[in-house]
Amino acid sequence: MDPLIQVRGLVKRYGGRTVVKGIDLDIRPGEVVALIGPNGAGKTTALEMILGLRPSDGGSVVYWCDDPRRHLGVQLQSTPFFPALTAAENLQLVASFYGVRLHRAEMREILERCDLAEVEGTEASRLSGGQQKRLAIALALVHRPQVLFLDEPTAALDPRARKEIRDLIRRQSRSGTSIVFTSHDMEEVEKLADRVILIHRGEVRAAGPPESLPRQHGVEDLEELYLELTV
Ligand SMILES: Nc1ncnc2c1ncn2[C@@H]1O[C@H](COP(=O)(O)OP(=O)(O)OP(=O)(O)O)[C@@H](O)[C@H]1O
Repeated sequence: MDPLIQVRGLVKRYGGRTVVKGIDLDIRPGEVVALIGPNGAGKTTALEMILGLRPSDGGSVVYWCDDPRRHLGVQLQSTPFFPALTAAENLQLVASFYGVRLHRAEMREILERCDLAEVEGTEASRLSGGQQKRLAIALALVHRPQVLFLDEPTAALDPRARKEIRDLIRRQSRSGTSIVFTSHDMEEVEKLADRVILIHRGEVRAAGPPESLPRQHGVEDLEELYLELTV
């Protein structure tokens, strides 16, 4: 199957320092891809260049369609919502930014998929950390994107909240959306990802399915692989 997004030779420099050093990667229809690597490896920078949110200093990103922004959903690490508006109002407002009219039934469906139906009338600032993350993901879904980017969607959440986000990612993936996420939790990556891309010091050091990638490198599991390749 042809990739939806083809990244070739992506480069980013800050001052004299090259932080992304010629990354190649493909995002294929329906797959869940995990970007892993140490703090400062260049994951967020690479994601933001792929999304057109940061200019690159080299390389190319080719999308499957002419107007990718209409088909990409994005949850970055910062909080994207309006704290004084309710969950439902946030959804309506963000939908209007995309020029989408969100009918009541569609809104209920997104809220239910994100396990937020019970708090639709609650102000965003009063939601729990896990609910806020799910709202951030819900906001990334209002225009029914074909590819969803999630930057550390489960960071700083308790085990139940993390599980709820993982379930949401699985549900979304089953509905056919390609998902790219970053995570520092190797167990989570093993559970969720069809393919893992390990980035270290701005370069792809390993890429493949989490079941077979460790064996290819002669180690037991993803955590060992990570420790071995990020020295
Ligand atoms: N605006 C900027 N100006 C200068 N350097 C930057 C800027 N943004 C990022 N960097 C540097 O680029 C490198 C890659 O950062 P990036 O945020 O992409 O890493 P990351 O892999 O996403 O890390 P983390 O897992 O901690 O989120 C880091 O060394 C960071 O300090």
